[in-house]
Amino acid sequence: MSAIEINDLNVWFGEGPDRNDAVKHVSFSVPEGESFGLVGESGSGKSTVLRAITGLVPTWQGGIHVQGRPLGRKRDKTFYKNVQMVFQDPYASLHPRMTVDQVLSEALQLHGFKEIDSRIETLLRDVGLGPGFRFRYPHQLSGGQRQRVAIARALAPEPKILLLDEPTSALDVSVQAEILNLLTDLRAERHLTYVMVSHDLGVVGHMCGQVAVMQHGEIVEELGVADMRQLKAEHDYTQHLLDSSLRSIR
Ligand SMILES: Nc1ncnc2c1ncn2[C@@H]1O[C@H](COP(=O)(O)OP(=O)(O)OP(=O)(O)O)[C@@H](O)[C@H]1O
Repeated sequence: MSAIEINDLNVWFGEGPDRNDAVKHVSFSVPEGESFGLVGESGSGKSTVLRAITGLVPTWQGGIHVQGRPLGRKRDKTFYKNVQMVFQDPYASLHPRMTVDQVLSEALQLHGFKEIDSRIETLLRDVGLGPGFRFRYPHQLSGGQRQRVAIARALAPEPKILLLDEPTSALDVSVQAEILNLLTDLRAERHLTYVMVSHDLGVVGHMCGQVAVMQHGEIVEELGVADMRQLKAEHDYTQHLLDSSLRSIR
């Protein structure tokens, strides 16, 4: 069964002459436990696809199935238990006046978990942070540590699917690989399914088995990681992306 299936998704903003068709006829499916990448230049519609899945865009058409179930207009609590999102900027996504403990307690309580203390300790350990980080505020953490906390928060409800929106692009290059490796290990350990957005083919080449290339709101090509490594693309735009990230994906 596909964890996520998108059929002929269209998303637009505005009306009449102001209408912007941000996503056009997008279809893809992600089998359970796989990692799927969406790449393309800024404004190509990648984040809008993720936001449509999470119910954050008002006007869309098409089919979105999560674990075999069609999604309607509203997302319920079960959806947010199963599908969690990690954003680009961990500083903006963590409340500055909440400690790590409060952030994780809130996420666990929201989904009705008991034994909060031991779960927090486990979550911190799973993202490579010791118990010493538990009572720190975001400003007392490095960018990489903050993103680890954001990942721990996303893992708190024991989701099946993570939607990752440029999860490393706000981080120093030296820390990016650490976070990508952490995400790779977590996917294997927890049998998670990922949909990951990035403008960087090197990053998706590292993380994803299958990649869709977006341009002007459309998927222009889908290719497997083997083709990416052999720099085999049909579409000129994909070839251009491959050429420009040649060094990082080999
Ligand atoms: N809330 C919104 N209202 C109006 N237009 C929007 C809104 N969100 C996105 N858009 C437009 O939709 C298009 C796609 O944007 P989107 O953020 O999905 O691109 P992206 O590929 O993720 O780019 P980036 O990598 O810069 O985030 C752009 O033209 C953008 O201006």
